[in-house]
Amino acid sequence: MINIAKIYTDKDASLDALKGKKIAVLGYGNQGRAWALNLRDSGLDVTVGLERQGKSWEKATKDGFTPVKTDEAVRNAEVIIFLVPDMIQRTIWLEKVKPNMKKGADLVFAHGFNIHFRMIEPPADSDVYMVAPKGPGDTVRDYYVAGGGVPVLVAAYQNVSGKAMEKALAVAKGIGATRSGALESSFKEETETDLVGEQTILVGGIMELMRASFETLVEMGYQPEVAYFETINEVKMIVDIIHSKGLSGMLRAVSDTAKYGGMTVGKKVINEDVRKRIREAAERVRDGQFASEWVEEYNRGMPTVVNGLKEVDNSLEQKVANELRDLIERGKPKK
Ligand SMILES: NC(=O)C1=CN([C@@H]2O[C@H](COP(=O)(O)OP(=O)(O)OC[C@H]3O[C@@H](n4cnc5c(N)ncnc54)[C@H](O)[C@@H]3O)[C@@H](O)[C@H]2O)C=CC1
Ligand SMILES: CC(=O)[C@](C)(O)C(=O)O
Ligand SMILES: [Mg+2]
Ligand SMILES: [Mg+2]
Repeated sequence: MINIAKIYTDKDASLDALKGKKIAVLGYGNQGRAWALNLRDSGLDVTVGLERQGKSWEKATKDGFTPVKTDEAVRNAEVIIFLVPDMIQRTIWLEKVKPNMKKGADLVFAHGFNIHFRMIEPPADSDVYMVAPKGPGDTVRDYYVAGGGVPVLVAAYQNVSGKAMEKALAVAKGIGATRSGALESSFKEETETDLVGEQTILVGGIMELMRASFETLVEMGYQPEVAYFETINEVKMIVDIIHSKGLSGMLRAVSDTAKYGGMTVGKKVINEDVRKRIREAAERVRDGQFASEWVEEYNRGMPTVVNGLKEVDNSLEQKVANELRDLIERGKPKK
């Protein structure tokens, strides 16, 4: 056993810290929808706050909420949960939340970006805590409905009441996370590791490694569908085994040929140079360079994100994904 992180489960958490309190969930997107539904199903009093009528408003209404404007949602709330995009949070905080919130209401985050990089300066009399899911919003909802939960990191940044961690654990329980585990962390550790993770592996690394392998096979004249099954579709199956049994379990589930090839060639592809660049990316996150760059990109209308999405939408790998979707869905286990 390593036993470094403090891990809380259902028996360590109680919903009592939040029972009867008015909770405003700001945003109804990836995480917002999942949290609002899970917290409501856990018996808590949730109001969805949104900036305007639109897609999120419709979705929330369809799910049985009566959304209200952000300023109205925070006016009565004792707990305010920020689930709008990170780059919007500062403006919403300054224009809608700060001027209208109850004195001393809790400020809750699913990611530490705005607090850690000082884009939001919380009032001194509020508890400020975080419950950061280590998984996508849809998974947070799906696991909860199926009786499980996605693990989270919990942290307190300001603990005026002395009960910030108790309340963070109540939120974690309410979204189902303590059925799995809530790991105690800090805003700094969560923010930095989350950014490094999504850049180097979860989003950037996995996508570029898939594309590099796929495109190489296609360039060499192999059929795109065959390349897709091998370099993109099968990743889920391998990752599922890693997910339940770790890397050792995965190695034992593949052939000796794959073990040998994987162990020798893997280290040549992901070599010291790649590790050096992962380290560089992590240093840029830690010293705030990435955050400044992202704020600037956002303020220019996110041209890199907009164009990048278009490029992927039109890529051969996405066209093959669209072509094979029915086949892939047909083959999935039926419950
Ligand atoms: N996407 C995910 O699965 C994860 C997200 N987080 C964190 O959760 C928080 C929310 O992220 P997501 O759920 O991805 O957000 P999202 O992008 O899905 O949020 C969309 C919601 O924000 C509202 N919104 C979008 N633009 C707006 C604007 N200009 N003004 C007002 N409202 C606007 C939309 O109407 C919608 O309700 C962030 O702090 C993020 O880092 C944490 C873990 C995983
Ligand atoms: C899904 C998640 O946890 C990410 C990748 O960190 C995010 O969406 O920001
Ligand atoms: Mg994350
Ligand atoms: Mg993230």
